[in-house]
Amino acid sequence: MAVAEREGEQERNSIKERARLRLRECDVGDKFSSLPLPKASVLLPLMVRAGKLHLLLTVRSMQLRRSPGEVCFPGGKSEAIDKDEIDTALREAKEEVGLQPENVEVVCRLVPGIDKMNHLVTPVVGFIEDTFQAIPNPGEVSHVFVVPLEYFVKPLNYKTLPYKTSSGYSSRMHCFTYDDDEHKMSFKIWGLTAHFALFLALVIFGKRPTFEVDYDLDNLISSSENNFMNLYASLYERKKSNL
Ligand SMILES: CCCCCCCCCCCCCC(=O)SCCNC(=O)CCNC(=O)[C@H](O)C(C)(C)COP(=O)(O)OP(=O)(O)OC[C@H]1O[C@@H](n2cnc3c(N)ncnc32)[C@H](O)[C@@H]1OP(=O)(O)O
Ligand SMILES: [Mg+2]
Repeated sequence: MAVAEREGEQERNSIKERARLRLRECDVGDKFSSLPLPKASVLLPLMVRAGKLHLLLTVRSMQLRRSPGEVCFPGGKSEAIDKDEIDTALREAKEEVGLQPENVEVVCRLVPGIDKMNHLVTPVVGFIEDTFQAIPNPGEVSHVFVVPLEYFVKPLNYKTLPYKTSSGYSSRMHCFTYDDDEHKMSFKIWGLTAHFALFLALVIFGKRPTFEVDYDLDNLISSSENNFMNLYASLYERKKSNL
């Protein structure tokens, strides 16, 4: 291996090692797995490119019934054959972008979210090779692109909107617009996908973003779990009030 190549490899490894340590502190394991909601998982695929962490995202096919054309992570609903949330994320990533499970180093599961259909959506974080060439399944995915993870704490084009779920939980909706030089395209990342990307960036960088967030940044883990539990509780408050 040439000297420059070896130095590049060492730099990549040290960036990954720092991120791994931070992520392991935030691993929720199976803490939320027994909640009685239908389940889905997404894979948050991290890679090191040009000395920086990047996140791989997809654009959903216009042919899909749900959320066509929206940016999301590879992922989908749990199936009976899946042993856990990690299995679901890896199976879906293989189906949607041709990522082989053996080429993913799974690091952790982060605090889940809840989507419009009241699925419990678990984000699974994993490292993939920077050389990965996605093979989008055209029925489900129209584009695959990567964004520097730092963009989610220091965006150039960002707005926030007040957001209230149908169960009455109030939060803010983050909307990032990313101009991708590689594809000469502009992508809008918002909603649940933006929520997960932002949380991942907060965990890994541990610094204050350039905009307001609904977390206590000095107690990131407990405040993210509290936010989730409040959202989850709102579903039941609503059920009770409908009785
Ligand atoms: C924690 C506290 C705060 C949290 C909230 C803060 C605010 C956040 C704001 C929250 C705002 C919330 C609102 C927003 O975020 S809206 C904002 C923007 N959108 C998003 O963020 C996307 C969020 N959604 C997702 O990530 C996914 O929908 C999830 C992961 C939830 C489900 O996964 P997914 O939907 O990907 O499921 P799937 O992959 O199993 O299946 C998809 C479909 O594909 C069909 N299919 C399968 N194979 C093929 C094939 N070969 N050829 C053709 N079709 C094929 C299959 O039958 C299925 O069809 P159907 O059954 O759907 O019709
Ligand atoms: Mg999917």
